[in-house]
Amino acid sequence: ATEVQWWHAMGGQLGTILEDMTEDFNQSQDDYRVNPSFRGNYSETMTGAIAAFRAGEQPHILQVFEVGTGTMMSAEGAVYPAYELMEDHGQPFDEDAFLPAVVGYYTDTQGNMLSFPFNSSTPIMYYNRDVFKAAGLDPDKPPATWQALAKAATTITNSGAAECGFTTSWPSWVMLENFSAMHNSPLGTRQNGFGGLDAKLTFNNDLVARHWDNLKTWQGSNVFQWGGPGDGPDSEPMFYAQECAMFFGSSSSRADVIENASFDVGYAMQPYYDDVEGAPQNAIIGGATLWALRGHTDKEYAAVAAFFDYLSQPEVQAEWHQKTGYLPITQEAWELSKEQGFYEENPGASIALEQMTLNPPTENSKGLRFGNFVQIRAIISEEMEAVMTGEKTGEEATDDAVQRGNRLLRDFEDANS
Ligand SMILES: O=P(O)(O)OC[C@H](O)CO
Repeated sequence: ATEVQWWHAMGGQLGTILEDMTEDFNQSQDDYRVNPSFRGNYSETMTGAIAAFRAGEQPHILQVFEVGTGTMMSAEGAVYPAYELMEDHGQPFDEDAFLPAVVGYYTDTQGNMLSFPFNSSTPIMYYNRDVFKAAGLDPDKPPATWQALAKAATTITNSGAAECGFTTSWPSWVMLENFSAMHNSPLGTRQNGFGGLDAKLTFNNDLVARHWDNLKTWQGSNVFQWGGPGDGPDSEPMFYAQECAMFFGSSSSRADVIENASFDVGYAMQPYYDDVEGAPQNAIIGGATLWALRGHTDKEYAAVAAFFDYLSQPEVQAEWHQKTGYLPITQEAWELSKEQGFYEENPGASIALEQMTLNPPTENSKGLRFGNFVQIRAIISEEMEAVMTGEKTGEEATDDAVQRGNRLLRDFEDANS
């Protein structure tokens, strides 16, 4: 059989599910074999692939997180566009088969999809229903606004039901990128970067500064606990250990949460400030897509195309969605999950979808497309951390993040125009 390599970033339960799914493909036919290889977190996997490309040792398939999209789209010589790959190898690839939020995020200015959608997520709120009960709160009524959340968290810490109210993974993704979309507030000009490489970051506004200042104040009274920069590595463990009653994480944390939580878990949407007009708008996606990399044989690309087609089959995609908490990225996988009674049997499993489809997306809530955003996101979480340590105010940190980020955007624009 023709063998191809797939570098991915799925650890823990997600990694096991991914490997099982790949093995199912390998067993389903005799012509091709896909070898998945875990390469660390999303940033590590991407950095490793860039180094491998330079050495001529790149894999056939690379999983890249959503914030790497702008960078990958500009790496023209390195990428075999997904729509071309599928067409060249006689595999169907109908963009309309995918959810509009996914298509909108990943198409280029000509409306073509350069990578293959696979695992799209959105951040949701996980909460400990047992702790809510112990604190005298109604576990069926999770807080919907930031004001109500701070109040509930205070009730929880005052009652001693838990030491901390809430924590977050991916601070930039949750407390800036999705936060802004939910409030219909821009991250930058040119439709958050979708309109061109000359976009500028503009998220240093009162709303974001106020929220970061609030996080700092809440941290002072244990309503909030900083879970670390980047992907917020300390947050999920604090939730499992029942230190923090609420946790903001990817919908795809569901697999690990179900595996690790020894308490009754509740699921809710991201909160919003109810004095902001237009909120709640809608959430934006995260997760990753699959990129075919150049430098391999036609026979091997036929294997990649066949595998991509397999991954988007309704049964395969529905199973991936149901087991992991990633969104069902095709309309058919969503329909099938409904028919199978999945949402009725698993309360909370539809929260991510409801949040994505709350309202038709605006220019501010379609997503983001900035070059160098992997590095910019690191700067954002560093600046947010400076608020948490008391080094900077929300206003100073957002100003600095925008200024430093814009420098990287200009570097990217210069290198790619
Ligand atoms: O953990 P994931 O795969 O849902 O991804 C979360 C973020 O979107 C990564 O950028």
